[in-house]
Amino acid sequence: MTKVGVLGARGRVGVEVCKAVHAADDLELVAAVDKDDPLESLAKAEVVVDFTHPDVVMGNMRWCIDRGIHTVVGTTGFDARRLDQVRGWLAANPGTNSLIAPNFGIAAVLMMHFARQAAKYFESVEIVELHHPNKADAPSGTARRTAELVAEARREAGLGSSPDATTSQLDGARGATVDDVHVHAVRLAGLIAHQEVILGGEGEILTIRHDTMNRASFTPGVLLGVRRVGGLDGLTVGLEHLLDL
Ligand SMILES: NC(=O)C1=CN([C@@H]2O[C@H](COP(=O)(O)OP(=O)(O)OC[C@H]3O[C@@H](n4cnc5c(N)ncnc54)[C@H](OP(=O)(O)O)[C@@H]3O)[C@@H](O)[C@H]2O)C=CC1
Ligand SMILES: O=C(O)C1=N[C@H](C(=O)O)C[C@H](O)C1
Repeated sequence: MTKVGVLGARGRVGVEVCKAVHAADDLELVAAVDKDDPLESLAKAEVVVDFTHPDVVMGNMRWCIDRGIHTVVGTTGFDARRLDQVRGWLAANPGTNSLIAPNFGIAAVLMMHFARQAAKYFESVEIVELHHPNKADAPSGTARRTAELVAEARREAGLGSSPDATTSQLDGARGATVDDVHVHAVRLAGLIAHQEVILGGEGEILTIRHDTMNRASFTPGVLLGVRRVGGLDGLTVGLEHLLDL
């Protein structure tokens, strides 16, 4: 039995992760920790799952890694600087591994994969992500990662920026740019998590859309990460590395 701790255990995703760990025959939920609870109860865990908040996730990871506890992290807000910091902590604690994934939904991972595959065939691409209004960060971690993947594919194919003749605009009208890809964030009551990658070429549009219908959808990916993180090597970013894509 792998001993698992959950951080953010009373949150929207954390509740579902606790249920899934509890229901798994090969996993034991040894600690369910939320805001203001002492981290010490996580000390008996072999793997800690974090679905908290971008402002606190780095401190949580540091605490776990310094104690040799593997981490599976869904919390967003990671940029290159933060990832380098995590790599440094892992290097100082050999044998300890972390999996950080902007989206643990299998269909979301496929959506990102298909967007990367399609990117080289289209001169234009933009991303629209749509989320519930309680989300702290914009654009979403998934949209940021998708933009990076699409930009990588465009660079490899020798494509430049998407055509855009805009010379005057209201602030924000064209969204944020991530790696030269425009990303638009909608926050709306009734939504959970959704994304469209819109690719345009001569006389054709391809739209790749993903919809999250409930938060239990993240748990098969999280459990896969929990089961596999011990066999990874240092830091792994993205669930796609654990899938046979
Ligand atoms: N990678 C993925 O597949 C997914 C990632 N996410 C990301 O996961 C994160 C959490 O999302 P969600 O569950 O919707 O958010 P919630 O706000 O519902 O849950 C976060 C929980 O963490 C608690 N918390 C805050 N600070 C701490 C702390 N220092 N230690 C322990 N717990 C703490 C919060 O308490 P309080 O409310 O009192 O502040 C809350 O209960 C976000 O960054 C989100 O973007 C979400 C869905 C899927
Ligand atoms: O906050 C959320 O809800 C979600 N966050 C992740 C993100 O920022 O990409 C994953 C999913 O979109 C849900």
